[in-house]
Amino acid sequence: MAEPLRIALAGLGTVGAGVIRLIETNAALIARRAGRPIVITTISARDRSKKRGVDLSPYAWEDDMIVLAERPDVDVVVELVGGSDGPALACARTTIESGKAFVTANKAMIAHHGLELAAKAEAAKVALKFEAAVAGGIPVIKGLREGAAANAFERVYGILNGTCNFILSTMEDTGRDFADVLSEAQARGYAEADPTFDIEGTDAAHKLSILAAIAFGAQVDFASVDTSGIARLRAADIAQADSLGYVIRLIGVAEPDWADGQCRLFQRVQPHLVPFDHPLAHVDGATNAVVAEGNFSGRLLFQGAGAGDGPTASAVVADLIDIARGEIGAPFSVPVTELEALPPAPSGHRRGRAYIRFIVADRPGVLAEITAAMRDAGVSIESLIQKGRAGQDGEVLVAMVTHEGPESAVTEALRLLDGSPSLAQPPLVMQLLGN
Ligand SMILES: NC(=O)C1=CN([C@@H]2O[C@H](COP(=O)(O)OP(=O)(O)OC[C@H]3O[C@@H](n4cnc5c(N)ncnc54)[C@H](O)[C@@H]3O)[C@@H](O)[C@H]2O)C=CC1
Ligand SMILES: N[C@@H](CC=O)C(=O)O
Ligand code: NA
Repeated sequence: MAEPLRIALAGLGTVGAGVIRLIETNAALIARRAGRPIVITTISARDRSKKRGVDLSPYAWEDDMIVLAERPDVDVVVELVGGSDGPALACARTTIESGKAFVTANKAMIAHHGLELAAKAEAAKVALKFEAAVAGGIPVIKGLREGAAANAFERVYGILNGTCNFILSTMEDTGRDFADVLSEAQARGYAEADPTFDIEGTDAAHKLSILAAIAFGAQVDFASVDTSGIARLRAADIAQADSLGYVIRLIGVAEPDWADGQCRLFQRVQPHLVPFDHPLAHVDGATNAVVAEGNFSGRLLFQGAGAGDGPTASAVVADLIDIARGEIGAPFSVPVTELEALPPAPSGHRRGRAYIRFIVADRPGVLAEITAAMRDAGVSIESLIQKGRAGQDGEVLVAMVTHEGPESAVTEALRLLDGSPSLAQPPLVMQLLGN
């Protein structure tokens, strides 16, 4: 059998420990499939003495992950530290500049610096791989780059954050409160080191921008993802959605927009109302699901565990197997110089149905004020619910679902209501996911 592929591992947290376990457990089958053994030689983390549930004694230790990246007895560096900049980025640059392959699960870094790193990797003719960075264990990057590579994609969308999906589906099933379920997601190893990245939608936006680049041959444009998270959702929204026949899921959507004869890229992460009969409505827990609509394949659905040690390790090691087989390829499917710089598409001329929730003062005339703004802006209301008190200072929750119409009309209605003393807080808008 050929020479082993020698791995250095930086970061020994949830995913790093998972990678060690996987490589140890499946060593023989990995060697058969890769054509040569994949062996970890060197490791690095912040705290050498921390208990991680894996035996670290077989591996050489480096305190500094830059020194790790420069070691001559290493073929591939696997970065599982996290953070868009700082040591992870320095490690990536050093690894590639040293002529070694680089594998990472770090979507924040790829969303911010993926183009620079890919350009460096292409120039150095080394592999840069990040399957674990998007939708954890689901081979969605491979799916788009390889299995569905013959298609022009019309849209990609899906559930890209396991923590949010775990929170939403658990709240829906058990009625437990947000903070309690978030703590459980953290304890299970799903959440980012800073969980605001999860609940504010940033993590899903990182992943969406990477996915969009691969699907549409565009430069990664994280800054243009219109992002909102789940922090403002209340249990009452979940109950209202349920009574209307929907569940709430944080969905990322990316599609080319040809509105004015020019191609722009629309990218949005937002909680959506998903009808009970849509496949994404049945995606629970930390599961992720990505729908890719190819012009010849039709609708493809990739579903599986989006977070956690085992599934994420599975994606990391799949990248290592590719490298052991000698596959380099362009990290974003086409060379960086050929990725298009697509301008961001505004949401204004999009059409759809929306759920709009107001928390209003409990006094006469408020409902009339809201419906007048809707009328004046041309928003047609399909259903309106004012159900009980929100439980805080005499405030009431008013929720409505609109008929299909331009999103710009909803924006205009909310502008008309902006600053109204009747509104106890800014309205919450969620799109309804079409079939
Ligand atoms: N946890 C999950 O389910 C998933 C995580 N990811 C990504 O994988 C990466 C790692 O995530 P987790 O394992 O969850 O994080 P973690 O917080 O459990 O582990 C991070 C590790 O990095 C080490 N570290 C931190 N600073 C360091 C430094 N300067 N030098 C060397 N080591 C350092 C820590 O000691 C720790 O061992 C992140 O980029 C995350 O976004 C991706 C997909 C799923
Ligand atoms: N924090 C992320 C981990 C995987 O990418 C998530 O919850 O999805
Ligand atoms: Na993946």
